[in-house]
Order: sequence, then structure tokens, then C-alpha cells
Amino acid sequence: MAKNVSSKRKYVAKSIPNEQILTVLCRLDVPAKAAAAKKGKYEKFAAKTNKIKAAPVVESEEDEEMNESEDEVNGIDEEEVDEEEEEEEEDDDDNYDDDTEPKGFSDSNKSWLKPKKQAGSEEDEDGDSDDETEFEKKAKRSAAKERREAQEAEEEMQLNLANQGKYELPDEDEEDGEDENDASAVYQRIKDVIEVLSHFKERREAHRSRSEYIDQLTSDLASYFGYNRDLMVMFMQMFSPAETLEFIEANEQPRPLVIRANTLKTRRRDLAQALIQRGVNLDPLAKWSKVGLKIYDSPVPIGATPEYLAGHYMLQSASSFGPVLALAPEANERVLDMCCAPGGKTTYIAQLMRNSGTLIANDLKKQRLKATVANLHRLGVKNCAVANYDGRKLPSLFTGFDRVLLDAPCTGMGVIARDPSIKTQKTEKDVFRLSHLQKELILAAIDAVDAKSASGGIIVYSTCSVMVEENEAVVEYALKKRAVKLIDTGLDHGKPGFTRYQQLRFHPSMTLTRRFYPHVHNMDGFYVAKFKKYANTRPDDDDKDEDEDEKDSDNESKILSKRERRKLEKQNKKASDDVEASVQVDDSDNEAPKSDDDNEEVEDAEEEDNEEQEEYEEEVAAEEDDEKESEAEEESEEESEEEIQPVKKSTKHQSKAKSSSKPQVKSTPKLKVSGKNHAPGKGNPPGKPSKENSKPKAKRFMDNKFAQARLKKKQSKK
Ligand SMILES: C[S@@+](CC[C@H](N)C(=O)[O-])C[C@H]1O[C@@H](n2cnc3c(N)ncnc32)[C@H](O)[C@@H]1O
Repeated sequence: MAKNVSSKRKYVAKSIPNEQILTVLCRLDVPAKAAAAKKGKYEKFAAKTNKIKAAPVVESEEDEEMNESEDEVNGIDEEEVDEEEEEEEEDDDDNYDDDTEPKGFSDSNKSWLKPKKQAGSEEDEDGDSDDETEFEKKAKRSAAKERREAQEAEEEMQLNLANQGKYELPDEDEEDGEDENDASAVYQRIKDVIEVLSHFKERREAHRSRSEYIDQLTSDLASYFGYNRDLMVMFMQMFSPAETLEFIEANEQPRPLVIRANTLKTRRRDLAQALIQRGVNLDPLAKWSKVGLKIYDSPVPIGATPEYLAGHYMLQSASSFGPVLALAPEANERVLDMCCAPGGKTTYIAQLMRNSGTLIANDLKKQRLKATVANLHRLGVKNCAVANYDGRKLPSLFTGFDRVLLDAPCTGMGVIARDPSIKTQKTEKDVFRLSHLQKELILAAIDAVDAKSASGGIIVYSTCSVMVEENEAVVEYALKKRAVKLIDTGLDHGKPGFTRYQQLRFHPSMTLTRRFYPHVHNMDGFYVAKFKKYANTRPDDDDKDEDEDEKDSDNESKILSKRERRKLEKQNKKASDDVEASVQVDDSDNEAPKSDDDNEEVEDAEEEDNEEQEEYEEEVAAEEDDEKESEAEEESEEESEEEIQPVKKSTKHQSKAKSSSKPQVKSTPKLKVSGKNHAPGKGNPPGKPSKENSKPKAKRFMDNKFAQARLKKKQSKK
């Protein structure tokens, strides 16, 4: 942790204007003496680093102006907090049931949460507002000057280019003789080659192809930044050469340390005040979060303060707020966090549910669940049960959720700044292996949700990877296999998901998903997609199941008749058309740069999917025949009939009770009997019914421990 803090200090020295540090002190009313002492400290610090100029203490509004420009530098588009948001903030804080105003914190010193005027609302035609202070006017003038200078520099560069000669790539001998330690020469070549690629006609050598330059750049980037070449090739396919460099360089920067105030126990403003008094420099995270705080600098370890130990906050990266905000869980709902450990998002979900309803936190790895349990206790979460299952099997145990979060296991290609081992350890093979697992998990997540939920029917899929195979490809697969459509994530930042990537084409509604990049949003790279499930049926199945019980059961996936399937396809198409009409598809935005190389693995994966589908159809036909035969045999066995009766009755009773129950009255998710759902699992690829499901009903019944127990009880009563 000490190491962490010192690296954060470095971060402050690099990017935080001194004015802003002082702002924090002013805004939160640190006693004058302490503020003066801190001012001295930071002036000395500034003088030492030579990066921060000493500045006079400025008024709070000016501080906010400085804040904004810093956020612009950081790539976060932080506009002013409006009135509405202030009200929401109050609402949010009301979660914490304490009406007493904290000491030393009043309306006059909460200016960092105070609404400011809408940009441009009272401005003169020339953009100057009468109410603007001299400082604001000055800031505007200098911004305009900077823009002019940047434009002139660009024009000059274009002129130089026209006069420049060709760039010569080193030949093999030259490269062999290159001093390996001459990193600066490699870096210069990276810059040069990117330059050539962006003005290829003028700067290329006549006998060199574009791919030779790309090759050279890929090797240089990999060796200079310490990546395996495999990964660098993938990034070069995803971004333009210049953007690849930006992405890679952003992965070298430490991300700001962020905490989330736990409103089950405190309010953000109280927490901020307590930490400020411990000498912590902080700011609100961004306008889109009501509970996040950005920590610039702390003299105490942030993971060991009394406030931390009392569960007043959770250390959580800015990127992990997004999936939970998109999930938007409500009080009294039934929510599943399918891959929860160590529980960062689970505790946030519980917070938004105001500790009510039922939250199931599941993870495959028992060891990782220990940390989850510890976090749940520390943060005072009381509405959560922890489960340890393979997520792919969950729908055979729990169904009927209002919302499911699938924060899927992934390669972590968005969090390289946090885990540099990814640079050398992950390969293309990992991407495809995980993509397969993610596809299985997403179907299970959808199957666990009740499309008829009054308030939800929502599934959020997220990864901390930027790879298309782990994101859009998985979402596309889910759109094809289940009755779901994409809806707006509600996240106003982030870039739209791709509708095209190399030779792949995705559904136009993919623009509703969101991509986040370290070099654009100054946070970990991640991806969020939000689905609405519109039917508890599957568009990929083509058979009719005439079992009355299954028809009555709202929460079970059913096999469709051809007519139903056509109806679903129509619904699907309508949903797509609606989205197409509402979404402006700007291909330039959503189209990833194309590469000449064919992505054979993607084709293979698709081929595999098709083969799976064909195999599945054949298997289903064969299983249907078997089942008919077995059922005929069973009918002649009176004993079996007797056994089946109680189950039929109880299933019917359960499902009727479920469909008639009021949505407000939520119960713990029903523990489903095994074999009822066609849960995807190992050796049971997505879309295929499990072997158990194809067993005759009597056998299924006898395999069912719960039914057996019920039968025994009945017999003993007799
Ligand atoms: C990205 S992490 C989850 C982070 C967590 N949501 C949070 O915010 O703290 C992915 C998790 O998926 C779990 N996992 C991997 N395979 C799984 C599976 N088949 N079923 C359930 N969980 C799985 C891993 O153990 C890991 O904890």
C-alpha cells in the first residue's frame, strides 16, 4: 500500500494543478490553519517537482472551472452538475438514515457538490457571460489561444510533410546491428512509422508495402512496451496505428485510485470530510457517479483507515461502477450476480437495492468467495446469500430473477495498467477459449431471468476486456440464441459497440452497448451490454413440447413450435427495426479498422456453432423418438404413474402460484429441480438440452432428490 501511495504522489505531481489541490482544501472547509499548512506543503512540493506552479488560493467557483479543465485533460467530459443531479444526490444520501447534519459541514462549504450554470445558458454572443469572473474570462481567452496555436502547428506540419523526403525502414542487417538497449531509437522509429502510415503516399519508399511498415511497427511496439507479438497484432487490428500507441501508452499510466461510499452506512459528503481530516486529497469521481471519490494523495493507507474498516467505503475502480449502474437494481427485487468475487459489484448492487429483496452472489472459485463474504460483512450487506456453483449450471438451481449481472471472466485486456503480466501471458488462444466460456455463461444468465418480471427482465453483460471476441461476438451469439434484445445501458459516456469488425458484421443495435478505453476515458478498458428478455422461450429450438406443466411454468425455457418460432422471429425483427430506427448508425464510429488478414479463428468458431446447431437438431430428433418409446413403456407401468402424479400436481401448483403472485411480493428464488431446465453446461453446449432432460419423465423424477423426499414423506404419512 505504501508503494501505492507513493505512486499516486507521482500521479499528482504529473497531472494535478496545484490550484485544484488547494480547491479541495477550500471546498471541504479544512480548518484555516490546517489548510494554510497544507498550502505551504504543496507549494514546497510544487517547487520541488517543478511541475506545479504556486498559485493563489482561488474562489470555489473558479476552482470548479479548473476542475473541469483538468477533467478535459483526463478525457472525462465533466460538465457542470445540474440542479436535478443535486436533488438525486440528496436522494442518494438519504439512503443513509441520519438526519443530523455533520459537524463542520454546511451549505456554505458543500460547493463541490453545488450545481453550476449550464454551459452557455447566460452567455453573450461572443461566449462571454456578464457574470463571468475575470479569471474565467482569462481562462477562456487562453483556451482560444491554445486552439489557434494547435491549428497553426497542424498546418505547419502538413507543409513540412509536403517538403519531407521518404522514410526509410531499416533493413534486416541494420536491425541486427541495432543496440538492443537503444530504446530511444526504437521509440523514435515507432513515431516515424506511425507518421509514415498516416501520410503513406508521400512518405513511403516505393518498393515497400503498407504491411511491411505495419510489421515493423508491430514488432517495435511489442519489444519496446514488453508485449508478446500475438497481442500486439490483435491491438493493431483493433485500432489505427496511432491509436494503438495511445492505448499502449495509457496502459503504462497508473489509474487514479477510486473509492465508493457505502450509503448503507454513511453519506459521500460525510466520508469525504472524514478522509480530508486524515489528510487525504480527494474529489468527486465524475458527474455520472453520486458515490465515487477520486483519491489523489493520502498520507495513510486507504485500505486501512478506520472508515475503511468500519465499511464506509469500498476500493473500487471507476470502470466497475458502469455495469452496476447499467443493471440499475431496485429495492425488493430478486437479483443474481453470477460471477461475483471479490464482491465489488455485489456490494454496490446491495447498496442500490437498499439492503432489501434477495441478492444471490455466486462464483465458481470458493477461495475467492472468502473475500466476498468478508466484504459483505464489512459493508453491512444483509440481503445477500453466497453460492458456489459453475455459473453455467445456475439456471437448473435458481431461476425467476428480475435482474442478472454477468461480469464475466475475461482476458483482462482492459486492465493491463493494473496487471502488466497480461502483456506476456495472454494470447489469442486465451481470447477464444474465454469467448467460448462467456457464450455459455451468457445463455445461462439469460435463462435465469424471468421475462415476465414486472420491474426487470434485465441482463447486464460486462467484461474488463476490449477484445471484440469477448464482447460484441458474445452479445451477438446471445441475440441469436435467446429471446433478448439490446437496450440502452443508460451510461452517457463510453463509445458505442462495433457493428463491423474486420469481416464480422454485428446487429445494428450493437451501438447500444458501450466500450470504454484507458486512452479515451482515463479508466480501465471495459465493455457493457444491457439486454431485455422479452420471452421465456428460445428462438433456436424448433420442437414442440406438449407437456402442460412446462407450458404453465413461466420461468422455464420452453421448446417452441414452428409457428411460435416464426412469431418470435417476427418479434425479433421488429425489435431490431425499432432499434435501427432509433439508433443513428454511424459506421465510421462503430466500425473497427479493417485488416487485410483473415481472422480464421473467428470463422472456425462460427463454423463450429453451425455444426453444433446441426448436431443439436439431429440429436433432438433422435431424443424425441427415444422419449416417445419410453413414454409408451411407462404408461403400462402403474407404479410409475403413481409416482409421477404428485410431481405434476406440485409443479402445476407452483407455476400457477407464481404467475398469479403479485410482483411486489418477492420471494427467494425458487430452487428448481435438476433436469427441468435445458441448462448449458460442460459437454452440453449452449442451446442443447442436457442428457438428463432427455430422460423419460419417470427416470427424471427418480433422479430428483426433492421429489423423492416428498414421495417418502407421503408414503410415511400413509
Ligand atoms: C471479472 S471477475 C468478477 C469480478 C466481480 N464481479 C467484482 O466486481 O468484484 C470474474 C469472476 O468469474 C469467476 N468465474 C470464472 N468462471 C466461472 C464460472 N464458470 N462460473 C461462475 N464464476 C466463474 C472467477 O472466479 C472470477 O471471480
